[in-house]
Amino acid sequence: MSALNPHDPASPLLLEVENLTMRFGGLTALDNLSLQVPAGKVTSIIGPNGAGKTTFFNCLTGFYKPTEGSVRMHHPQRGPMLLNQMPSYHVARKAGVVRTFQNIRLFPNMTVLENLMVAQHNALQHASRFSLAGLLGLKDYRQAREAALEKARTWLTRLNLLDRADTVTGNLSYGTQRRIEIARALCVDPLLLCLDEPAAGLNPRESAELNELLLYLSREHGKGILLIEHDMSVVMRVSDHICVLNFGHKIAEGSPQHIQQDPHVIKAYLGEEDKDTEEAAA
Ligand SMILES: Nc1ncnc2c1ncn2[C@@H]1O[C@H](COP(=O)(O)OP(=O)(O)OP(=O)(O)O)[C@@H](O)[C@H]1O
Repeated sequence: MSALNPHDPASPLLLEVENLTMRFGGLTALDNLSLQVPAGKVTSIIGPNGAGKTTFFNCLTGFYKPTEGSVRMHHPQRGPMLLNQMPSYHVARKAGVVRTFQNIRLFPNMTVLENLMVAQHNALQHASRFSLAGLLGLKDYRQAREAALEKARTWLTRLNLLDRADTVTGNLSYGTQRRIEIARALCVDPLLLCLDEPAAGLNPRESAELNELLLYLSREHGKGILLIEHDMSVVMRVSDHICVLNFGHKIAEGSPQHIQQDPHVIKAYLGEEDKDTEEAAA
């Protein structure tokens, strides 16, 4: 039931955004945005501060109800789903769209493994049938808990974090906590992973590790990745496709090579040369 991706038939279309608009009173934070996001690729959203990037994530993950337009997830098994009509917990659980935030939102006093188990709380609650099955140690619940632990350990291993499983999260470096956030999101089995500035505060070595991780998740696990990022070394290294926003408008989209040379993008980032200043300098 995969949707066809007109740009690349080999990677099915996951997300289709059509004419998405978000207004806050008189301010139009997102203006008529249309975008397609495929599986197995990294699609980056870039733009100066206040361009509407986080607003876009908030609209597609159910935190904001868009003023106009639609966000359609093409779930390979469940078919098309309109995310803009779903509550945020269904966006994650049913549609498989999971996000991380600009600021780290882990439980700092819990261990790394505990943080990953909390992410799977819903699955465990279902296994307990919302009863005391957990306390009573019933078989279904025990099996679900084993499966949740196994999943957490698997992602910790793949992200080179297994040796930190029992460490209190707040004691770990910023870069490691960023990776734990991604591991936690992966425990929810996302089809589409939305990462809001995952490279913020990372040192060059950690940024390079993040690049490899994003490429690994998209190439080896077929995850669709939507990335908001200001660090251009990350964006240019990992993106298959880049969408540039400025004051809520899409001003350009295309490959990293195309975007780097686009005059609208250069103008949005660097500003326009003041002709008078140029003439005075001549
Ligand atoms: N809940 C809100 N109420 C009113 N205005 C908002 C709200 N959320 C965002 N905005 C405004 O919408 C515009 C876009 O903000 P947004 O946070 O999406 O930008 P951004 O591209 O993510 O910026 P940054 O790179 O600084 O994180 C800004 O002018 C912001 O002040």
